[in-house]
Amino acid sequence: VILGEVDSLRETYDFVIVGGGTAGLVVANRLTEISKFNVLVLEAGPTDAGVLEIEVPFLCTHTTPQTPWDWNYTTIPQAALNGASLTYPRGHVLGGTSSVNCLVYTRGSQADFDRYAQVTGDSGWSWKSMLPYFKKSEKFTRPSDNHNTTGQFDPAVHGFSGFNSVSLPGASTAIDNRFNEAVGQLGGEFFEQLDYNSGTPLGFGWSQAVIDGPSGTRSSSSSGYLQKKILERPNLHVLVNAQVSRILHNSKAEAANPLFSSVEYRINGKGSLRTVTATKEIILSAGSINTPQILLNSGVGGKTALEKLDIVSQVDIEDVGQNLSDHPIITFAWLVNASTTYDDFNRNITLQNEEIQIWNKTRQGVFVNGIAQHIGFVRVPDNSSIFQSAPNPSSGPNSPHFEIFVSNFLLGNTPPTGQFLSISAIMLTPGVAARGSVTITSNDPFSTPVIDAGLMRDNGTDLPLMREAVRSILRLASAPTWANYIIGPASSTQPNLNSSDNEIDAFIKGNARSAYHVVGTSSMSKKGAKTGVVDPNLLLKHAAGVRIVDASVLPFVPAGHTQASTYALAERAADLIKADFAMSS
Ligand SMILES: Cc1cc2nc3c(=O)[nH]c(=O)nc-3n(C[C@H](O)[C@H](O)[C@H](O)COP(=O)(O)OP(=O)(O)OC[C@H]3O[C@@H](n4cnc5c(N)ncnc54)[C@H](O)[C@@H]3O)c2cc1C
Repeated sequence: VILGEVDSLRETYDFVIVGGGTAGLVVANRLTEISKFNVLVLEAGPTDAGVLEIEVPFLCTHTTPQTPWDWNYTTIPQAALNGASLTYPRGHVLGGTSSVNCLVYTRGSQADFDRYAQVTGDSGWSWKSMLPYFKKSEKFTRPSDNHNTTGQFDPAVHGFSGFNSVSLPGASTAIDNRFNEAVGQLGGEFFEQLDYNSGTPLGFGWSQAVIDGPSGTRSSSSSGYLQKKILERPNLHVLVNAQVSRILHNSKAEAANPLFSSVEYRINGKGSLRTVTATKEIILSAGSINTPQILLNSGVGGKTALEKLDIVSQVDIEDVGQNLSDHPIITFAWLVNASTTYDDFNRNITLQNEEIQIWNKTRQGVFVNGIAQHIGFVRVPDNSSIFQSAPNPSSGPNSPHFEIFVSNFLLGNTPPTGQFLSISAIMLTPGVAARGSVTITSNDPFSTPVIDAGLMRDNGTDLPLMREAVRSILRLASAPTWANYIIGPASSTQPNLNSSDNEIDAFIKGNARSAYHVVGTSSMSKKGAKTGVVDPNLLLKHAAGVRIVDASVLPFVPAGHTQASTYALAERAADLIKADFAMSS
């Protein structure tokens, strides 16, 4: 193992993995189970070791934006959101975005995966085939406060011996009982769901998060898949602060399927370019923004656009960097009549430090919790007028259109005073036209990519579905149980249940942002299909020696946050790679 040293690197490895993020470290771990494979991981960011903001679950909102652990991207103006340019964080640290994300663990629905199977013509991507990989990656742990979890999740759909820890909230809050009462009082779309990670997520239940309960810490791909005993494997080298610029091939320029076998990179953001050779395969796991960027830098992408930048076209694939799909999110907040919210921990540094001491000593208390105590999934009825003029973007009849989650504080910028309740909605089913892109504007491989998030771009269903989500939030907040708790809206512009469609739409356009669930920029498609970037085995089309293993291969964003799917797809990818090189796991 090497962290930050170059001298002991070999010139060739069996596998070179580009990006030590969520998916990359899963593959690194699984391939080095085979002692005769040697693997190098090149990670652009620093190590995550000892970074408190990364380790402490409650501090997850402090890991981005504008930190050393973030690529600090910004999107181009988003026309459907009043032209706003959005901050667009991505993990730039060992563990990648799993080291900086908000910890929520949701898998999406059965139909999401069955749709992946259908569009790739490969039943290996179906829910039935992927559930074992969700379980393989997961280590469901007891919550930090050791409370009795009977009836709060379904053990039958979870794994207990994987590398990615998951748990239920580890500290109770004053809103827990009220939330459960609200669901009971309201009916309609509000009903109890034992476990939304079962494949049929509709309903409301306890939040599951990638938190290791006993130690009260974030579980990232680094803390899990790269834990000490794995890092000690002699066949695994990990180089941090190593930014990859391009993949290179040695075939003749006119070769039909060029064989890529080396990776070009630089250390510490400066100095000369170095190369390292992969004798078996290069695995691109640089995430939905940087994987397409590296491909485009390397001449893999739409030929005409690349030639305009004086980049020699190596493989002409129009879809590289296209079809970006992401989830919009909106947050509503209310001033509440309570002293028990978490707002003070976000704004009072003394209190924060005290709580860190408690966390350090006991691995319990407020700081073992993430951003959500409860999560629910809602489907708009099939006979809704929304679907009379535009196709229903849902993947199937048991899939949700939106998610709602509840936070015991103001999710966003904390005002200097006041105690708050937040309810957020994520619109999970962007319409067909809501697609963005990652492009490059220079042949300097280290220049910043141009990101269009494509948020809310579909004129048919995006706004009406988001409006439904807003009305659901407002219905939830109107339950009788909140009557003596909620004082009033945190902002005077926040719509209420009497607001018109136009008023709600204006609020959405002014306030919806990205949930950062970016996929699709290296989509998988059927073998031989003209569209798409990789085949169902995740091999780069019209080339040899390159596989893509990260969230960018998902052709549609699942109806859930994206890390669970990324872990599961990387687990399956590792098995595909082992099988291709005639090894069983
Ligand atoms: C702020 C935020 C909050 C989120 N919250 C949640 C959540 O609560 N729940 C959830 O499920 N999902 C969440 N997500 C999304 C989820 O974390 C990601 O979809 C998932 O982690 C992506 O995994 P990946 O392997 O595709 O990429 P990443 O984990 O981003 O890995 C890519 C890695 O490659 C490295 N890299 C990139 N370019 C280069 C290069 N040129 N050379 C070398 N290395 C390179 C990066 O530094 C990074 O380590 C969130 C995302 C963000 C940004």
